[in-house]
Amino acid sequence: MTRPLLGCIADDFTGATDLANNLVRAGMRTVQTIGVPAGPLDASADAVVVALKSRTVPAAQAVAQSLDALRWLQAQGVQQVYFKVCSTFDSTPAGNIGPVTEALMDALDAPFTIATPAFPDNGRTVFKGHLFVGDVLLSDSGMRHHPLTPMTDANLVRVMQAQCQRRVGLIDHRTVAAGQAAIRARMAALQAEGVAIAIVDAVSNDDLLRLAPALKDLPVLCAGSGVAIGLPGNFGLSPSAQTARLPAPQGAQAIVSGSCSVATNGQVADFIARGGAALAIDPLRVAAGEPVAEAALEWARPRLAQGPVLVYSTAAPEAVQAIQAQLGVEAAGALVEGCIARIARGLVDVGVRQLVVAGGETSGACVQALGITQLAIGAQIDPGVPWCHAQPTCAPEGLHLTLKSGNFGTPDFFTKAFSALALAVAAAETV
Ligand SMILES: Nc1ncnc2c1ncn2[C@@H]1O[C@H](COP(=O)(O)OP(=O)(O)O)[C@@H](O)[C@H]1O
Ligand SMILES: O=C(O)[C@@H](O)C(=O)COP(=O)(O)O
Repeated sequence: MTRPLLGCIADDFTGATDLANNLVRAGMRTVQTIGVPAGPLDASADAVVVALKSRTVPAAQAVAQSLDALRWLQAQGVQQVYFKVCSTFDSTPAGNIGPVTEALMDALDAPFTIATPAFPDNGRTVFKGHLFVGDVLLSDSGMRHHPLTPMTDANLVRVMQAQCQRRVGLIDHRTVAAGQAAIRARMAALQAEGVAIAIVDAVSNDDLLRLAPALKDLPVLCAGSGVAIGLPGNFGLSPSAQTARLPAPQGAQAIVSGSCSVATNGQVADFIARGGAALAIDPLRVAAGEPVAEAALEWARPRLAQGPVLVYSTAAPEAVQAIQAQLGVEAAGALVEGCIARIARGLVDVGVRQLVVAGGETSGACVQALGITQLAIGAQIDPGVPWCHAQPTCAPEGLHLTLKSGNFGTPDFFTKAFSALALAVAAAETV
């Protein structure tokens, strides 16, 4: 059994599969665990990603969960730790990116680290410390309306500093463009000035590939999934077609969506416009104690033979705000997550074996309701979104699952995901 070289802690479940996907594509055999496993890793892997649901819990809980994950990763013998955060830096002034990063630095005795959410393949670029989402600043993007972590400041040095005790600085694009030696020199200079955490500019994959070798000796990194594209090389690994093989798909197809992002709203509209079978769930009826999940399952069951069904709470910002005003932000989130998770479980119980889940928090709730403990990572559908495979007790013969980050995927994602799975598995069989 190969021991993992890179140990990753992801603050949500979609983020974990996003990171695992980039590691696999860059050549690392990667296993994703749901939460911290009770025993040692029972698979050979170059990297292991521990998926937590810690992005929006109170900071002290996020720190405790992350340190628990760290202890388990250390017991597996990992050489470097990667704290995976969102490419839109989802957090609040209370955390959790800063507190968790600093707790990991303390635990690993790390005097210095970097933090960068850059993921150019998905339009996340960092320039002069400012995060862009596509062509606009983070603060002008749909993230300003996020139900749980509205992002209203694009200056990441300022955002990170507000969450940290240590001083935060910047490694800017000129330094990154100058390559490994310049980046290492800048890291040393920042440290000499008393800076312990540096936001790093990156506007292209070339920037990330130049950055990676300079990170080789850091005990812990804080990043979106983009930084992962250059890390396998630090361990002498390179891409291989064998790292992303999954079993052939079977069973019925379904999508559940609790993401309210601009991208997901577009994907729901596209699926409906193509004539897909779709059912909206009303959070107020959930709050009133009506049997919303049971009704959704009754609606879905006879339709599953005809093609994928979609059950969604996805709504536009004004509708989400109206629900939150009545129920409270956290209560609304938890109620809707719980309802969608029951629906996901019910769908699998009646034969769904290819399941798309949209939304990070939503994915966390669904994966927990399905009793999934470990995921194998397969081919990418869109940047940051791979198909995965699990064998939970409720589907012992296997379940294909994709956890779509709210912000990721093309408008036709809910349709093309299923054809992409069939194609990827067929292509892998011919390799
Ligand atoms: N119609 C709605 N009204 C209020 N909250 C909602 C609604 N639909 C979903 N939510 C909540 O919004 C949050 C969306 O977060 P998440 O699932 O992480 O999506 P994303 O990946 O887009 O961030 C969840 O807590 C979910 O339960
Ligand atoms: O880095 C990213 O953007 C994603 O991997 C991610 O973390 C997804 O989070 P959600 O948008 O909450 O799904």
